Amino acid sequence: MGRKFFVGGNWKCTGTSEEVKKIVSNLNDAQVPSFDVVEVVVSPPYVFLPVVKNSLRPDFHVAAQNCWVKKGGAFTGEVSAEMLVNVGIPWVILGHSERRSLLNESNEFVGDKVAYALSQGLKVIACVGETLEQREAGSTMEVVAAQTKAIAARVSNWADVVLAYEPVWAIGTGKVASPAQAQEVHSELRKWLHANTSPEVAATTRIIYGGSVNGANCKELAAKPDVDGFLVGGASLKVEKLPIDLSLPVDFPGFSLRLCHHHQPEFIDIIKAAEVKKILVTKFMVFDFCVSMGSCFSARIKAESPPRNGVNTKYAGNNGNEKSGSSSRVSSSTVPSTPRTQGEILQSSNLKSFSFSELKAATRNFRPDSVLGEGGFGCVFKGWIDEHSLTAAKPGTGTVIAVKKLHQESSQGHQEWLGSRGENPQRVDRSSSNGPKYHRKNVKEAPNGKPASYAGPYISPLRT
Ligand SMILES: O=C[C@H](O)COP(=O)(O)O
Repeated sequence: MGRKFFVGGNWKCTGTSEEVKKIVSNLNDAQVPSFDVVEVVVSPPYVFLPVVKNSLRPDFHVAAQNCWVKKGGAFTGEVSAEMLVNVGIPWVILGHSERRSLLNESNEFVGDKVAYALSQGLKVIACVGETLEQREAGSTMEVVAAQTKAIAARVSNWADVVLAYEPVWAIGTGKVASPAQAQEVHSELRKWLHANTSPEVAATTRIIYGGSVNGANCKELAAKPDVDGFLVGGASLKVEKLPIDLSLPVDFPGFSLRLCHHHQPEFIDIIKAAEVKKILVTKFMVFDFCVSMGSCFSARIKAESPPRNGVNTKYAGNNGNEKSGSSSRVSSSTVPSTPRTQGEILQSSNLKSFSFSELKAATRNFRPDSVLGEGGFGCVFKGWIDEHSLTAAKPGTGTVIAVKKLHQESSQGHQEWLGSRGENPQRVDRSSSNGPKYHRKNVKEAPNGKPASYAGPYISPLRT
């Protein structure tokens, strides 16, 4: 099953009951993607938890911002996991950097808390992240791996854990991590989970990003394959965006028309960033079909190789050993990314398989008048699919797609096609006894050579 997008709103230590009421009312009124597309959890301060829980729409849930490390008792000022469960709070945020730094919570203490909260039936948003000094020293992965290791050492079932990568330097500063920076750490964290927990945990655990996320930067971040959502601070508290003043320039005598268009709060835009993943459904696809004329086509997907800028991949494994890797900043030439197996991708991403007949329907039987362009490899046809059902749609409706159809006889064109995308020939699987199989990410966000006017996903059946 794919990873459902997750958006958390951490209200931290702010708010009055009036403000809380207003935020809840906005959330209740908002039109957002359904629960099967995005999971929304807001985290008010303790005192507001019951009121928010009881007044919030049922498809959104609440989280506490902390809980005690063990069973309740004589621990003045603390709130236990049992108490949260008792009053019906399903989630808790643990290990936030503000608690790590201001209250000296160690990795081990956070790990103990996560384990205890899970044992009591809470779901946990577990935060990890490096300081600016640590990033600049090149130890980002070492830091977040050690934090994650302290959790992994105490937790075997990750089903109720969401890992939140929150670089400390990005929290509340307006200095959001670039999408590439976020993707890089998320991808490395996933690899760490793969090596130190299990492939299944790595494929299914949601890794969300936090730190200066707002309505303007959320979509680009959400488009990264290993960014499964957000933990939002400041922007989750904004009640509404400033209205755009659309005052008409002309005032009629005695009558002034003034139109104000109120936008919904930024947090709603961030929740809606989940839609980006739905678009990616059409961008990352698996093909496995044959063309009736006898030419066999098959193509598969390989994981995106993110740029590596600043993450040191030498870090602690769960077995206590250092993982091998460069101690200096790494480049893609020194540490190749690990391609995911098709099975992992199928589990971890939003994927949709298209049959040849579906593509035929979407392009109206590869109609000659829908040709967008032609190269050595063959023609690119324009088509339409419904953005929700992903089935063929009426021309001019839904999402525009481009389907590249390889000429049967065009082996030269096929090589050109590979070359134009800078595909690494090393990644070609030549194990097939019938000749090479090309495993390719066959849907491109911005493929070279695509028609300039075309802005949709790119679909491209390849030949074995
Ligand atoms: O838990 C949320 C994070 O600390 C992010 O806060 P921020 O969105 O205000 O930067």
